[in-house]
Amino acid sequence: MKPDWWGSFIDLKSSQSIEIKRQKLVMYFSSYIGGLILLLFSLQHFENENSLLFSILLTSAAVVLSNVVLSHFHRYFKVSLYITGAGVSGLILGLVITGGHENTALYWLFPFPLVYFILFGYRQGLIVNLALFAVVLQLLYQPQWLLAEYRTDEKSRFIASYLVTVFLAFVAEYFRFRSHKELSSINLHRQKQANMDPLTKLPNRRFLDSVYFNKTKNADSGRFPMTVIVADLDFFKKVNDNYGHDIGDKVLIHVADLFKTHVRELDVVARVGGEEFLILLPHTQLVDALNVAEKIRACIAAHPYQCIEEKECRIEMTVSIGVAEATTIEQLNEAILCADEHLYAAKRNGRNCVIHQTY
Ligand SMILES: Nc1nc2c(ncn2[C@@H]2O[C@H](COP(=O)(O)OP(=O)(O)OP(=O)(O)O)[C@@H](O)[C@H]2O)c(=O)[nH]1
Repeated sequence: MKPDWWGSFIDLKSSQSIEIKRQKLVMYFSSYIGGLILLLFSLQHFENENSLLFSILLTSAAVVLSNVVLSHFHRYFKVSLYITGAGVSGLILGLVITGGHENTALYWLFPFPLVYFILFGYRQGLIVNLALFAVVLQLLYQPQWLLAEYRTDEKSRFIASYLVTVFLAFVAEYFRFRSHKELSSINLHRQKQANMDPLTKLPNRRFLDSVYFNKTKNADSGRFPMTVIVADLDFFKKVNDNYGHDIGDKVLIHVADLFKTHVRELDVVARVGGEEFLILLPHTQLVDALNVAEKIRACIAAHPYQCIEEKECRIEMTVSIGVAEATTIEQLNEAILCADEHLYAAKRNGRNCVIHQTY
């Protein structure tokens, strides 16, 4: 099982969706409120007959507002995010060029570094902020491109304080991101502990009930036909009685490792009882699963546990196996019960065998 196997099941979706929710809320808030403010300002400049500032403000308001409204109707949230970013950048450049209302443009730019960091994260946010800052800097020192006039001391104060704002916003976003990541990994670790058998490191019954079956229910029918293999070690009590509980534990770990060697990445091997294991094989018909089950049975019989604690200790183990197929999610519980019955039939049948139907 690869380290990210757990992540794909006990997903970090909740933490990722919190992050996306946060980005969405910022986008909605800044777009609806910011768009309306822009619209009001544009109307004000329409009355003042400042047609250039009027068109810049009105275009930005139209881009930002139509983009946020449309974002409710499609699934490409990232696209909306980039359009918002582009709208905000256009507004910033427009303000710097025209000077805004009574040449106060530079004062209105300070909230934007933070908005970029929240929209795009600390890495992309830093790139966008610095790129935009470089363009603004160019504009400020190329008076032929400007319609407004800025005093030298005004420009230098703006540059210094804007850089401080970018830096502080970056630091805040970076540490927020780091702590979010740490909390997510603590969360994954805790969830893993709750869903994992501490001895064999296999998923436990809780994982099946509260994670895997729910996921299977919510997924499309793509995982079916799914075959269930229930395997139980034979006469395991004797191992404990003859060699002690600690060696018994090692035998369980050894057997769990053997199970794992016969399954694919998409299969699940879970420890569901003391010496009982449940293997789920998605996209697998009964006939193929019987092959797997037979290989597992033969492999366990052929690979005794070799004690390293005591010389000459070879613990031979066998396993009884029941197999059943589910073609739909509705049949999955029934298939598990059925495989369980077949397992007990295998025990009655003399053990060390695979049974897939009740006689
Ligand atoms: N070492 C160890 N033993 C365990 C663990 N969990 C359950 N067991 C033991 O597993 C044994 C299961 O015994 P039984 O249910 O009688 O089954 P069995 O001896 O394998 O016999 P059959 O299943 O009928 O073949 C008991 O002795 C339990 O104490 C564990 O985590 N570690």
